[in-house]
Amino acid sequence: MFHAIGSADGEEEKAEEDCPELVPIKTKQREEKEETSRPGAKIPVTVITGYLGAGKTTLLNYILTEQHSKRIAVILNEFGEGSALEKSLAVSQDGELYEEWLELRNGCLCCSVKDSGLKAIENLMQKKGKFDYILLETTGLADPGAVASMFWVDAELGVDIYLDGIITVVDAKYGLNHLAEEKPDGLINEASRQVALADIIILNKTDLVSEEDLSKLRTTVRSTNGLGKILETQKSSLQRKLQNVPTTQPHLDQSIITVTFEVPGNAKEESLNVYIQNLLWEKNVRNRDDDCMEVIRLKGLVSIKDKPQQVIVQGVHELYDLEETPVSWEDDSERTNRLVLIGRNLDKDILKQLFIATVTETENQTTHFKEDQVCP
Ligand SMILES: Nc1nc2c(ncn2[C@@H]2O[C@H](COP(=O)(O)OP(=O)(O)OP(=O)(O)O)[C@@H](O)[C@H]2O)c(=O)[nH]1
Ligand SMILES: [Zn+2]
Repeated sequence: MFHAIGSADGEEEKAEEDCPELVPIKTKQREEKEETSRPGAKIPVTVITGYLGAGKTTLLNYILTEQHSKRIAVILNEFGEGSALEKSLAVSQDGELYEEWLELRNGCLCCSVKDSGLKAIENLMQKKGKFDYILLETTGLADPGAVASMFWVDAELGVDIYLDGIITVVDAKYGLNHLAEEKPDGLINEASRQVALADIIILNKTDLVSEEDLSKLRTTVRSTNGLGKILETQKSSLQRKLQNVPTTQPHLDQSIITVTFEVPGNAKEESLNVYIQNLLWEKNVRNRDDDCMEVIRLKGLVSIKDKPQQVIVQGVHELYDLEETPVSWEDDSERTNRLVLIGRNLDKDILKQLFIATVTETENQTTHFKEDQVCP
């Protein structure tokens, strides 16, 4: 799903049939640079893929923060519906470094990554001359083949841009699980397709694994892609240590869905941790069919009681952390928690109700879960 770095005033989602549209949110005064791109010069596009939570946005932020003389246009393709949420999660400390904020309205999921990506780039090309480079972050479940092929399928677009390369980010901790995931009918899983098509493969989060595990991953990646350049990285600036618990088994395939919701109010930090841990660690939250909910990815902007600052929660499988942003809530009435959860067997109503219970909970109450029915 192509999604936006959106305007905070939150124009609502359009009808599903609409394809995403590119809307500049903040166009900086750059007259002096406007004309530097040679007319007729093709603009290179680098596609960044990688499974949910592997570190694509982190990489984008890194590239954009590095000193360079390029004017880069970024197309973020995040999951979730709340564009305000996406923006707050995607912006590094100061959005300044981004050449332009681009909003891709959440288009039809039906028009596949290829179609919506195409439209986005077409719209972007109308701003030609204002940038030298396009970085396109695909959704964690995207087939980069579809994204890449649009450059050849669309002749008109091919005149303006060319595919410079595909970078695939692999989560060092969960990458082997993702690569081993079994799909029905013997289909190749997304993670393998992403690795197979990459020119550069980044094994990220090496801080979370032993040299032995890393070497296993390296071997598996190499057997899937014999030519790509393999790099190893870690997010050096991560201040707070992610909380670490034992790893999961590989998943059986079921459809992965996205759930987003908003709940006004404050949560006590402790209660928030219980909510998250029940989902990510205890896995004792079930849907109406009594299936265990499996959260693969969690992002949110939350309001913690007695904290003036907005807090971002980020989770990938069992790992999560809470990070204070430099942004303060304006007043109490404005405090709203926005959550995006992606995974299997998720039931929005139940997840939202549990969150409401988390927010409204008084001193000694804890949210009730079926403790005897821990999921496998
Ligand atoms: N420990 C550790 N955490 C990392 C590293 N790189 C990124 N993270 C964390 O992993 C989480 C996901 O990072 P993102 O960059 O948002 O991942 P993404 O691939 O863009 O995620 P989606 O767009 O949701 O698929 C964040 O909480 C990051 O802070 C790393 O090298 N080590
Ligand atoms: Zn991302």
